[in-house]
Amino acid sequence: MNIIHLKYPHQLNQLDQTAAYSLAVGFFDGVHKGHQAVIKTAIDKAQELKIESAVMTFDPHPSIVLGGRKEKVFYITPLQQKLDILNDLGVDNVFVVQFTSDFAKLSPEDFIQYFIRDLNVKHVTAGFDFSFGNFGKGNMETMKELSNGDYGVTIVDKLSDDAEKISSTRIRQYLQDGDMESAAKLLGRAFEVPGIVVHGDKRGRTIGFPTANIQAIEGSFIPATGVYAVRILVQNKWYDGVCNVGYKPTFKNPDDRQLSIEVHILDFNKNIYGEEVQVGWYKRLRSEQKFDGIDALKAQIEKDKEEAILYFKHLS
Ligand SMILES: Cc1cc2nc3c(=O)[nH]c(=O)nc-3n(C[C@H](O)[C@H](O)[C@H](O)COP(=O)(O)O)c2cc1C
Ligand SMILES: Nc1ncnc2c1ncn2[C@@H]1O[C@H](COP(=O)(O)OP(=O)(O)O)[C@@H](O)[C@H]1O
Repeated sequence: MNIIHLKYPHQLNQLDQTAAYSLAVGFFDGVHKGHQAVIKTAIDKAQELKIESAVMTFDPHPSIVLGGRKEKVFYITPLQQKLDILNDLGVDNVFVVQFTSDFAKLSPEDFIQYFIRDLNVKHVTAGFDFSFGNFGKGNMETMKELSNGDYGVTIVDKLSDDAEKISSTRIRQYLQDGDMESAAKLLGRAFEVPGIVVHGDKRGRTIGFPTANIQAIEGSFIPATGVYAVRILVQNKWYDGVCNVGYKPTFKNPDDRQLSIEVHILDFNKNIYGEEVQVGWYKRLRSEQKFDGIDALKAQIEKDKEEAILYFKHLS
């Protein structure tokens, strides 16, 4: 998969000017089932037209530039993870457009000129609610009206489950509530957080439950605090585990607001400090608690472990 970074005003000499594209466009945070339907449509169209498939996405999130947000934005899929998922979906090219205030000010006509026509896009696919150009004035009807027959347009209708529209907002809410099973239904896969294994307080091994402390990559959305059944990808292999997300109130004073993510990996005994891992979240088992002593905590972690083993046994 080719990754092409564009910043307006761009020079297109980095592009293969002979290629034509069937493009899916959107922010696609989460690359959930609704997004996958849009991307799949663009890939099918590319095959039909015998041209290359492409996805156009934006970085950072438009709300940072448009809303002047000071607080951080947390992504369901930070950019690198989004690119990995797009690669797995079989996309040929990704245009990552830097979302700047100059870019945001482009009129719908100019957006189409510089980001559709100049790129030799022959077909545009997006969801029914995609908007573009200054103040989001352009929508998919505008996209059609301004085409002059130079490119085709497919609008993908909203994808719903029994409840309502599949959306990134709903997924964020589920993650905030620790409802990983509902999040996974909308994502079409378990929610995953990439990170690296860092040093902790070295207490885990002394209580019989070593835990890999995970530093999540910058900007990742972290689910509600609590204890979870998880899977962890270490050196290309998935292991089952139990994870605590929280502040370890049994040991730390409540003012220490350093959130930790720690995974005790089942049937595992290796030093993995510094490894890049992925944590896949399956089920929230309970809330984090303050225990009276180490023995009570150990007994509870043993129960958590049994519960996770049972959960994964019934999953596969
Ligand atoms: C499955 C699991 C559940 C845990 N639950 C709690 C909890 O409810 N309360 C708490 O204070 N710490 C909890 N912990 C965190 C332990 O206190 C922590 O793993 C231990 O202090 C080791 O920390 P270290 O890796 O920094 O050495 C849990 C850890 C695991 C693996
Ligand atoms: N089953 C296991 N689960 C998690 N980490 C393990 C396991 N076995 C060995 N380890 C190693 O031990 C480390 C965790 O030990 P721990 O005493 O909790 O130290 P720390 O506080 O630095 O995380 C992990 O980072 C990993 O390198």
